[in-house]
Amino acid sequence: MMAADQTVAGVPPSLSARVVGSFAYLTIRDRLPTILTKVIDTIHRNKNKFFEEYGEEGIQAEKQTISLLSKLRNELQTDKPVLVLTDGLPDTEFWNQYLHRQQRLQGDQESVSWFKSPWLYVECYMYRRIQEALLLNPPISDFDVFNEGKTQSFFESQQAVMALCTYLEGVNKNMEELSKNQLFEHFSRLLQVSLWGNKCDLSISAGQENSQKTSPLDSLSALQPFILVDDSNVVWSTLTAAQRSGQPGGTAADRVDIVLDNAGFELVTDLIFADFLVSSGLARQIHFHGKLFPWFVSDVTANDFQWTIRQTMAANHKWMSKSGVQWQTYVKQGVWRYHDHPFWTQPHEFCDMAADAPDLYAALQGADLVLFKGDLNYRKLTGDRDWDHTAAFKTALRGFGPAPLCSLRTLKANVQVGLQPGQGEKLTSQDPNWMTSGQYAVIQSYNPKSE
Ligand SMILES: O=P(O)(O)OC[C@H]1O[C@](O)(CO)[C@@H](O)[C@@H]1O
Ligand SMILES: [Mn+2]
Repeated sequence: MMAADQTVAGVPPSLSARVVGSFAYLTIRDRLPTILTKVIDTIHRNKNKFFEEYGEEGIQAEKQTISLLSKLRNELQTDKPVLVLTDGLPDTEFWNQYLHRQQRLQGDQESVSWFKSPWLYVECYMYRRIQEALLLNPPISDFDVFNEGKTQSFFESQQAVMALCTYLEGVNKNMEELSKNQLFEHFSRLLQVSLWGNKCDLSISAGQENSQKTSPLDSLSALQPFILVDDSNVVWSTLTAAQRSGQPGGTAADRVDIVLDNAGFELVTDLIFADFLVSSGLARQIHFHGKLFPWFVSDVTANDFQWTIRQTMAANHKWMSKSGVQWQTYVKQGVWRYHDHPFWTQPHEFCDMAADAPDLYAALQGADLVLFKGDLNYRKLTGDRDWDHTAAFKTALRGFGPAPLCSLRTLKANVQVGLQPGQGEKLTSQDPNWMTSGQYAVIQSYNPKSE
């Protein structure tokens, strides 16, 4: 038997650790316990800080949190049933209902558990349980267990960030003189920089340092053959069509939404691309979507977003600090807006968004283009299912399409759709790990308006 929820008619099963030896199986067996061990270690290393801030209460909270997380690791490693949440947050009830939903899909024969249920669900649940362990221990509830890795990734990629900001300055300075073709060239380069920025997440490496040391602009042409689907032209047409319809003196929003993935270097590449979109007039407003709490090791929270802009402003490099000041101005003027919504830290496939988070779906409908960064967003777009590689992206989206959208993703999980016949087989024969190594990428779009 392949997966837990074979009852969903007409769609392939969810990826699951039930398939021994699969990437999902190896992630749950090896990577997630390693991440939990690092989280425990981080909390322990901060014991003195907790004592200084909260006295004896801080020490107790540290002990309690570690004990809850050790219990969680044990539940995972021994494939225990998934438990209900008890922290009484606004989303607690939702998570508990989702557990019942999984149980219904799986049938009454066996419990929803780490190795038997959909990988996407249990992996998201682990991060929510880490959050619960902290929330049940109030003095340290706000402690971001992944903060160190995220700030380290930012500092270690300083050279690359400086090179990108210098490039951006050059583009912005000459913006008026650029021909349409030249503008497209810069657009395409910065889109690819943001794409490859997704290589630098800390979840795939179980928290191991994974930053960008050299200028990514120098590597773009060498990386081009690794982009398996490249819809850059479609994205460009979507933007320029939206721009045309908004002129002259038009009222169209020309809004691009970016569903962010990782902090550190990747976030900077997203901010640079967003800066270019605004300064070139391709977009008038950018809405960023981040996470409500620390998620999948390196994902952006509101705090990471603000911190990154402040650090960029404070850099001892002319063009980098100029970029930071510009970004702060965009935020102050409302040209850039940061949003978080509980849906992004829930385990849904995005095809459920319209029903389960209608307010968010409606908000995304206001965008001319929605960019989804990273691997986890791709898994959620496609439902993290065992699709045939030649299945159309539209089919895998299963009705999700609030606005024209594009996934910018380096491949780190074994789901990939929209390939040419034979392309997947050829890749497998060349490199059996092509779907999980982060070496390959897609710029894959879907436009519900052109249906
Ligand atoms: O930051 P990203 O690109 O969403 O990647 C998150 C990673 O976490 C995983 O879910 C594995 O833990 C992979 O699918 C993916 O590599
Ligand atoms: Mn991530």
